[in-house]
Amino acid sequence: MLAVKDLVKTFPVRGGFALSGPVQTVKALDGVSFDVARGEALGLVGESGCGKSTTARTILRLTEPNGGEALFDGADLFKATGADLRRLRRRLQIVFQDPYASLNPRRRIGDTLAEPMKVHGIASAREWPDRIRALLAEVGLPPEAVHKYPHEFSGGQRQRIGIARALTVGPELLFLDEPVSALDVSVQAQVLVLLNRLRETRNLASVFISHDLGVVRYFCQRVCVMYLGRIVEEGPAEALLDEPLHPYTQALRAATPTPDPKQKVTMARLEGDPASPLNPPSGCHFHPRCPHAMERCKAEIPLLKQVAPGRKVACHLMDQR
Ligand SMILES: Nc1ncnc2c1ncn2[C@@H]1O[C@H](COP(=O)(O)OP(=O)(O)OP(=O)(O)O)[C@@H](O)[C@H]1O
Repeated sequence: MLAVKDLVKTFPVRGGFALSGPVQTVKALDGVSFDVARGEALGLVGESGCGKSTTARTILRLTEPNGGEALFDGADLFKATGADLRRLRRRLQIVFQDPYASLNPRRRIGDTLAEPMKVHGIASAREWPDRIRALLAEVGLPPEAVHKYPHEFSGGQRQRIGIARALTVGPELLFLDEPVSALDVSVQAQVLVLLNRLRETRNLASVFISHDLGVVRYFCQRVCVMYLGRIVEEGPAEALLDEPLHPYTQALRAATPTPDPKQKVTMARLEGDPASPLNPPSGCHFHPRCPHAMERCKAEIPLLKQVAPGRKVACHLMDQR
């Protein structure tokens, strides 16, 4: 349903004292490619700053790409303009990590949920109250919620409102940008159960951005691992997280204290910080931190290649297997 190819996004940044230095370029995305099937949940993982949010924001055209292609059901998201773009935007929505920051504190929930329907011309104003009540029920909130303001809800309830808002326009794919990271563990589980149910009942596809590998393993069928703007490994969630092939994925996974799947699996603290995206290492970006780095890794960018059915890895070590 979504086919992303060679996505490139750069940001001009000004450095130095009082930001008066020369303008440099951050290559936030450096040739990112992946597909998402209808109803599928694809996990996007990697350390802070590797480009996960920028991937979502660029595909949604919240920020303009510098190169690449994103086809949604065959329609080119990057070439669409005007009414075509508006129609496509209805089909892809985003849920943010912090619903409090993305909900207008001075607006009642009913108005917040009516707004997207107004913008996209969905149904008539007379039908909105019924639709809103149905949406609230679908995400597990009482009908009285329409009269309340965001501060009157708990974090988990606010995230349910964020999800309901994304659903108002009947999307087919959701970008879930760390949707449960700000919530307590017990609340996280409830929101994940809700998201899973929506995936089944609405056949909703999603791109699930997360730091928590345990949550990704629970929610996603497939996973892409990103490092400094590139995808370094892709595969079925369980296989990739149980038997990671890329040294970077292995390092992320190394934090797993026991093989118990109920254990919370977070990312290992890797040796050193990721290199600056302003001045990324040559060849394989990961080579300065990689325990297996060879001369070739400094010079040659490894391509993301299929190494087993459904599994792709961008690592020169794969050629030696
Ligand atoms: N508006 C911007 N201007 C300049 N640089 C930006 C901008 N947005 C993102 N970047 C840079 O692009 C890179 C990728 O950032 P992005 O937020 O996509 O990473 P991320 O993997 O989502 O990180 P996190 O997990 O912390 O949200 C980072 O180096 C970031 O500093």
